[in-house]
Amino acid sequence: MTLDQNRLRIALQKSGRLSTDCQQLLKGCGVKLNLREQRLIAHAENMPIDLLRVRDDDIPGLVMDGVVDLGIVGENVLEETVMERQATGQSAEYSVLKRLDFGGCRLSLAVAEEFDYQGPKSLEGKRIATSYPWLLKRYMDSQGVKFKSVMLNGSVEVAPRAGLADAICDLVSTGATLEANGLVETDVIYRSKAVLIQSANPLAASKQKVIDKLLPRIQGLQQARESKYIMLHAPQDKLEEVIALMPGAERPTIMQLAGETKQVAIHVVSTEDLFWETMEGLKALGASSILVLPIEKMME
Ligand SMILES: Nc1ncnc2c1ncn2[C@@H]1O[C@H](COP(=O)(O)OP(=O)(O)OP(=O)(O)O)[C@@H](O)[C@H]1O
Ligand SMILES: O=P(O)(O)OC[C@H]1O[C@H](OP(=O)(O)OP(=O)(O)O)[C@H](O)[C@@H]1O
Ligand SMILES: [Mg+2]
Repeated sequence: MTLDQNRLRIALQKSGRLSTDCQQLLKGCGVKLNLREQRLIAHAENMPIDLLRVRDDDIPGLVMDGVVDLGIVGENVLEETVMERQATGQSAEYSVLKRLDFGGCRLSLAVAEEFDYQGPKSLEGKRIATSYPWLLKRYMDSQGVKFKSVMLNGSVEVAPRAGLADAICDLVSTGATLEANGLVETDVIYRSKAVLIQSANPLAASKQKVIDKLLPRIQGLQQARESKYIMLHAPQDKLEEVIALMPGAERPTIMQLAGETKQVAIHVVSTEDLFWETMEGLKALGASSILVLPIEKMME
């Protein structure tokens, strides 16, 4: 199976932290995929889209070299690639189409629990293990600290205990991996999310049409994930107080309840979640039958 030049080509991580979210995103956009484990190129069944399933490290380069039209990758990998390519005289052009709401993590320095850390200066002349030598160098340069970079492509957290390095610079999300390896996070040097990027090459009108369909759908999915549909019954004479308690809500719909004059039904789309505390507050005002529902898709 080869890549068809007339179809929009998108590079995604084959397997790893971003792959499930990427597949869910495309599915949510109505792209029908037939992904078999071993297939590295997949054709969408109902839209002119081809997917290239690769290592995440290769995605920025594939976009910048124009091999694919779009790619989804972590900003950490993107920024690292830009710095590396600029330093080695390769083109590093692309545009960000959309910052996505998954793949959130930070690139941090960490040292062993017993290390007497007094700020970045404590790392002067020390060995730091990382998969992100350019991002690390930029930070250490900004701090005026010289260090030795030890390149590791994975399992970076093992380096201090293995005697390979004095500190590490790696991705952190919950911090569980650091804790499990007796490490303490000291400096956050970069915050990242997944982004949808586009090649700087001119795009055929037919491919642009597909992008123009996908972008509002992605926006609609993200907005829906951040929103809730709230329904409740409330006393007619406490309406304004009840409405004031609801978070980030538009003006609600008020409906009559059959055979009931003192209570009304309120329906509202809220741009935030409704926390237990707020629900308790609503209940204290006399509200009942409070339902909070997820929203699948939205279009304004
Ligand atoms: N713990 C985490 N929580 C959330 N997002 C993360 C986490 N770790 C990494 N990421 C994001 O997901 C991206 C991919 O992470 P992953 O660990 O799957 O990469 P990898 O092991 O380099 O995969 P590959 O085999 O594709 O090279 C990272 O570059 C980062 O943007
Ligand atoms: O702070 P935490 O929630 O523990 O997450 C951080 C870990 O997640 C990533 O690795 P991943 O588990 O994706 O494995 P990898 O080393 O194979 O990429 C990252 O490289 C850290 O090791
Ligand atoms: Mg990788």
